[in-house]
Amino acid sequence: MVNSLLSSDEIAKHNNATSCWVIIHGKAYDVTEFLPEHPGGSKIILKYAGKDATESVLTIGFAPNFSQEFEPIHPPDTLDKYLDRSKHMGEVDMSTVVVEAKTVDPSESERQEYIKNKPSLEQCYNLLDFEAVAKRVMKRTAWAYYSSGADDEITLRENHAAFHRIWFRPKILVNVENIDMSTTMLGTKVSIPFYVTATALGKLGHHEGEVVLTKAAAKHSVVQMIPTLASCSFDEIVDAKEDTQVQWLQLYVNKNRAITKSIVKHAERRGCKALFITVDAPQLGRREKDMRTKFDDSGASVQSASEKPVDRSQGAARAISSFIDPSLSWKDIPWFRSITNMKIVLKGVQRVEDVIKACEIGVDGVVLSNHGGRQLDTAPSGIEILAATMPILKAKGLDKKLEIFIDGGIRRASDIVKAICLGAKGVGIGRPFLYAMSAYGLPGVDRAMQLLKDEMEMNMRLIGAPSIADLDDSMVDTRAVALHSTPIEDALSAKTYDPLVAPAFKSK
Ligand SMILES: Cc1cc2c(cc1C)[n+](S(=O)(=O)[O-])c1c(=O)[nH]c(=O)nc-1n2C[C@H](O)[C@H](O)[C@H](O)COP(=O)(O)O
Repeated sequence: MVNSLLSSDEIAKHNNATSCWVIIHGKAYDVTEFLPEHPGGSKIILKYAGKDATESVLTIGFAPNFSQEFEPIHPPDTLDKYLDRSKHMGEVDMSTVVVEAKTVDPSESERQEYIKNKPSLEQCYNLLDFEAVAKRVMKRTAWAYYSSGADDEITLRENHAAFHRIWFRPKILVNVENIDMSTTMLGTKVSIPFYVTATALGKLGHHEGEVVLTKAAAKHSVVQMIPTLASCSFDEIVDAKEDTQVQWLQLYVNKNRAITKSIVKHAERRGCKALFITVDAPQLGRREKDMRTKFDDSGASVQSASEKPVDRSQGAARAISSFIDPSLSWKDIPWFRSITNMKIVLKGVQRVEDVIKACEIGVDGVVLSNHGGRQLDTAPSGIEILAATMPILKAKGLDKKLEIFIDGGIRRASDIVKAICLGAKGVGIGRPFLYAMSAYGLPGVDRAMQLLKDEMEMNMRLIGAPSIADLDDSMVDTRAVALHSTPIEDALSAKTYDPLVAPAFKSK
């Protein structure tokens, strides 16, 4: 017997903490018992008690009329995975559901106008151009989440600035007719030594989320690192890959190790080749741009599972990360070796002593990283740690014991070349691909990766290195890299590329 459709009046009766139903994608769910367990707190759900939580009339830069509520934060299979079937109340007659008009942000009309007249893809000549367009195309909350760094954002700026304190020492009269920028990373052959690093909540920038990055990575034969906090489900991202494409898993370790074990085992079964354990985020940093925009969202108040109010100004980041285990320590690392045959890499190592410990404990690699400046402010850049680390590893005969990657602030292929010269196997790139995706979707990420390849070929030709193996530390001068200056703002990206200044980026 086909169940009759539920009317919105029926759903509306369940609009409180003692009986709370919500509509998601045309189905009704009884989430009453789930309220105290929701990592984002019960308030955000009660805001939609008895109503439709999927849609909103606000739009994002790329896909108009795309939901800004449920979907960016939750993979689509969330409810099917975590809510008992008895709480799935049935299909809703959506013709009876009235979509509430939301108060639109006053700058929304200006944003919509810019979206209509944004620069063409061909007008983007480098990664910072995508940042300038994304800044005006994205919803404020989405831009704030992607662009924010911790505290005064000194490390965020330093990640980019540190590369400008390293100068090349190019060779001449080397036959550079043929350039081969291919290499291997953790045993995988790649066309160029960069990978798409893990960045959470892909659907804040594009309605398809992380699968856009999957498709671009396939086209350019680069590796994608799948984030624990992806908007898409893990299986959606893996299903979107091509047969020969390689993916890695980025892991935030859960206090509940049984959950962590099942995630790791599932990733290995689905073909992931490496496990990147994030070790620089026992707590997520204070990202004030993100906090400010979250702060004025009435539904954003964040409660811990125990209903003990936490600092609500941590925004969504805290809400979706309360499961992370701050007690994770070196003694836990051998356990990971016992549960998986994937390569194991520590992501977020920030001093040479810990690189040496990583060699001793036997992991396969480290990422020298400060989480894109989103964690401890005034932590050093990955490139500076690399410049300090490699001479010490070489002196100890440890430089071949593991593969070293860096990430943070990489915006030019010349940054990639500097990292390889100093001994990195490859580099991770985050925000640039998020901005390219948010502004132009898959064509944007495709162009961003192609621009990096074009730059890389030119840089290798001009430095006198026909192959990756020809890049060595004699080709860079790092004497100034540790001389920090903290520019009040990053002139390069703030002035030259500011759409308000750069004519090319003024809407027509
Ligand atoms: C930009 C960005 C970075 C995030 C990120 C989300 C965004 C929007 N998130 S976060 O919400 O928790 O901070 C993650 C994450 O899920 N896990 C992780 O290991 N690194 C996370 N990172 C850090 C990322 O993996 C790189 O370390 C960083 O992005 C490199 O710097 P660039 O963005 O300058 O390339």
